[in-house]
Amino acid sequence: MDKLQRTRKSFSAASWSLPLRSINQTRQTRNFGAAAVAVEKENGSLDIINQNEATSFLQTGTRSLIEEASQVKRGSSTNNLIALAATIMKETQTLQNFLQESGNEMPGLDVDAPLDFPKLPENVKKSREHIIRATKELGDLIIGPTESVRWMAWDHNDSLSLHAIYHYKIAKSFPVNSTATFAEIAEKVGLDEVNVKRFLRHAMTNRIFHEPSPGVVAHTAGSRVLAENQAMDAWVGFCVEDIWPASSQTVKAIELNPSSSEPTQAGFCVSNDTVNKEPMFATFGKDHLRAKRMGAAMASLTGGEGYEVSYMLDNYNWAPIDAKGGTLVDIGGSHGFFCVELAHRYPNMKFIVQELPETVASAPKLDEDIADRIAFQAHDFHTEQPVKGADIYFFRWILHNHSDTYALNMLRQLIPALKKGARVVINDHCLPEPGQESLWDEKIIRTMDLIMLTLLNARERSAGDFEELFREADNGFRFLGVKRPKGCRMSIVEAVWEGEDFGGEA
Ligand SMILES: C[S@@+](CC[C@H](N)C(=O)[O-])C[C@H]1O[C@@H](n2cnc3c(N)ncnc32)[C@H](O)[C@@H]1O
Repeated sequence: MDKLQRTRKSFSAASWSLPLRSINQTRQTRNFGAAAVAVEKENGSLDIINQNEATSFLQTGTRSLIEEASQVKRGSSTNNLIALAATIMKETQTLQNFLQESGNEMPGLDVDAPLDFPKLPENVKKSREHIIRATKELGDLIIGPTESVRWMAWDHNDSLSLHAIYHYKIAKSFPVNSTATFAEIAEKVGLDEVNVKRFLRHAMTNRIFHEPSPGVVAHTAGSRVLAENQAMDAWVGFCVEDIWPASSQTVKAIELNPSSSEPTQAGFCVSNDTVNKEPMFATFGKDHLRAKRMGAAMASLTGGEGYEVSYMLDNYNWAPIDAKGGTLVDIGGSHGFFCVELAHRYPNMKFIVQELPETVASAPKLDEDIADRIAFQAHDFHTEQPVKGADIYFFRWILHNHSDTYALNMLRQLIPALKKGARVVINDHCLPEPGQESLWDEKIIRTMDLIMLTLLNARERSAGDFEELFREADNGFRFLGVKRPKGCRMSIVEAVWEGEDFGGEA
């Protein structure tokens, strides 16, 4: 029996054999380590007596068990409730110490609470991740598999109450620091009182609004986000009015056209009655408000922590390209914001931003000191690459919008322009191997993959998928691998062209 097993055995014995019924009794048993500080209350829940005792407990015999619990990333849980509770205690202490010492406000749910978590140093960030993982795992264990599945299948009702709040603009119907009755809200937003009450009382179970006295509604931090944050308002609107109906039709879309790689056959098309007629972008192109809302929603997502352009700028070796005055082609590069940043850092590099004609036409004027090194060019990335002999062909947030059929074509369309040694660099999500991330992080990226399926019949890809994509595109590509900068949600995927030298001058 190794040390960890021994620790676990004594820990378990102490935990389960003691009839812990009161704090006094528990205190008398403090030599038993974990059990001594874990109090089983009359209602059966477990609690920690106080922080001093907990701290001394944390400094004694069960450290290895706690450390093991901290390292558990996913379903292969310790199944040890006390170890999870101890992890939560230990990591929460670290987090709270940091918040206190750095003068940050404590997190809260009331209307005046901070709406975002402050930026954390790496070790405290880890503590926060452990708390998120351990509280979820402990909750899942306590609820149990059957009840977890039962209520998970009802999760779309969270979207329903959120949809009503979004649609009737309820969060904006009364000032954040005042209150309103259900009747007043009903009158203001034009929805009957019975429905206002049921939607809001459901949302309150998710801490969006609360009812300080019967019939009176007040804001919480959650409802304040909906009332004040325009970007989150757009995000919620896009999710509940565009994605949610499309998600509910995705299996139907697959039934209609199994294994389709066509963006005109996605769940979004079923929910918009556009199957085999047009892809999502064309539908949005006809509806300015929906297009604007999606743009704002995407900006709110990709403007968030872990998506900063600086990760790409800081984690690729641009210096050799700059040294020789090399050229980068930013394919689908929007208004060229990435090239602008790069141009400011590297004085010799040249850039061509390729985009749809309307995007090129609306590109903003560039600063004088970089303007002569950045050119815009109308080009459809589904057709042959016109810029020959560039050093880097760059795709940021492009390939994940396309199924393999279209992504393969986009890579092959580069070939007639490629010189030997040219690099193809992709900046996109990269699906991790199962279990390599916390469940929280893995869920976000796997959800993104489902969204790409739902909206466009497209996909996120793993490192293996990217490698396969290049191999299938042409054996002149040599896959160089995937790098994910620390703290970044996106990865840098790279291949080099070693086939025939087609490149002329860039
Ligand atoms: C998700 S955005 C990515 C923009 C930019 N690369 C970034 O990092 O934010 C996709 C871009 O591809 C452009 N686009 C869509 N279809 C295109 C096409 N067929 N050819 C060229 N660009 C296209 C869009 O206008 C849009 O700017």
